[in-house]
Amino acid sequence: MSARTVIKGGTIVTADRSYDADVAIEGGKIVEIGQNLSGGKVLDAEGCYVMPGGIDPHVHLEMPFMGTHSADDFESGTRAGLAGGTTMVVDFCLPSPGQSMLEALEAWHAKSKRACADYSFHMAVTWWSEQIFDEMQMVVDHGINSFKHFMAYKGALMVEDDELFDSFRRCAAIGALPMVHAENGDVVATMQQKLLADGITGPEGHGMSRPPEVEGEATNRAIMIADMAGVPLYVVHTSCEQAHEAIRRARQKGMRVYGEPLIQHLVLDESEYRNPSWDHAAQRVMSPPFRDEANQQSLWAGLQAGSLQVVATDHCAFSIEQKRYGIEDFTKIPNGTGGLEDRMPVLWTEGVNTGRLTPNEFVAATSTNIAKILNIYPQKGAVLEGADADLVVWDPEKTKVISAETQQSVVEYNVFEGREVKGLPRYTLSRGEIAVDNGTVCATAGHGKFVTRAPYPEVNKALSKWKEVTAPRKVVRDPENMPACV
Ligand SMILES: NC(=O)NCCC(=O)O
Ligand SMILES: [Zn+2]
Ligand SMILES: [Zn+2]
Repeated sequence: MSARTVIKGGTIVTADRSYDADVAIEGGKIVEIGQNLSGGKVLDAEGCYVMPGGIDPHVHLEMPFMGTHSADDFESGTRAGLAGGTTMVVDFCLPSPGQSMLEALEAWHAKSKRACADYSFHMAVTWWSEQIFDEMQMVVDHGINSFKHFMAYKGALMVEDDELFDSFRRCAAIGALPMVHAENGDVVATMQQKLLADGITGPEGHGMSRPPEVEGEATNRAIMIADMAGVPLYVVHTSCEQAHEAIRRARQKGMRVYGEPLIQHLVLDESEYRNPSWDHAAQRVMSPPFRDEANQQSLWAGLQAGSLQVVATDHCAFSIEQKRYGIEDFTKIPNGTGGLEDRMPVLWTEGVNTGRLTPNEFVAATSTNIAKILNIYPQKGAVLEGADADLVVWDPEKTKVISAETQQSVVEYNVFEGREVKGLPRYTLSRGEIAVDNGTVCATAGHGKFVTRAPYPEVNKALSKWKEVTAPRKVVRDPENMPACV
């Protein structure tokens, strides 16, 4: 029989409510929630909140991209996540053009073997053919129920509208969730060339080439295409009011659209690209770029109002040397920033400690909503008997100053460098195993397991039913009411 652990004296905080109770864990699962539980190893949660571990639905570990690979692998990436209270990540499996999805999936399984925390994959649709159409069902049979589409990165990962529509309809048929990176890749490519021709070669050109309009337009287009395909839609890294407005409007009309702001876009702004240091600015190059304060306010309001549902990182870290590939041309700076270790502490500090979010809303945005959308609730994202014991014992009084010197990520800098956070894990548990103990990371490489995700979440079922009920139907007329044929 596996060892028992009891988390004692804390306040359980879920997406629904907060209450005082102990939590007992056996065999990696929560087995009991109640008062005065005893037996086994005791973890003191006095003064702490006991919450579902964070789920980051958007990371790129060892991602092949822009002529290199993102620097954090599944071991350092998941270790970083655990240090900040995140107990599960979802990475993107990216077939190269012409490559089979199943072959790419094998490669992703091979490189995720040393993960310290549980993980899953979204599959990317990077090219289109009958083979991909057929393989999508097989991918679902392998436990992946979401398919990502890049509307940007022209000439590399980008797919065209007809491919988007075909793929979205396929998602509808197989009970899967399409996701989009929504930026108009054609417009971005043209703007990049114009800026370079005008002599703007530094990282400031990155933001200028991807204004909110390119994101708003693509978000709106993807939403309309998804509606025509009769499928829900998940919009990754929603960074601006234009995109948020499209999501908000669609939801108000009853469409099933989800929006995912990143912690970076919530707290960092476009002034970073005007920093006199080329390295500083280049290290913050990601797509979409950081925006202005009005756009940040829109994202916070979306989380408060429920028009945006989850907070992710898009963790895709590159070393200083890798960022310098673009020293003469901003379009060659590898796009991406880190954030896995910082998402929960920064969101707590800037969200809960400022009164923008309640602790329960924090749990919803960092864990429970994600688990529900990805169809893994209540195995993940819950403090309930029978759920996986992916838990964080959160000390709201614990502080630190974020620094690259002490982080788990392998890169030499941190976009949140120098920021003081208040609210950190006292313990992080991954299926019952203590991965963080009073600030010390003691996670085990290889402990993480692949989490399968079944198709046909309730939202897909409801949408298919509605499409069926409202499908165009022939009017059957009595021949007596028909004029004679001429
Ligand atoms: N976001 C970013 O700049 N890099 C990672 C790839 C992507 O998500 O677009
Ligand atoms: Zn993206
Ligand atoms: Zn991404």
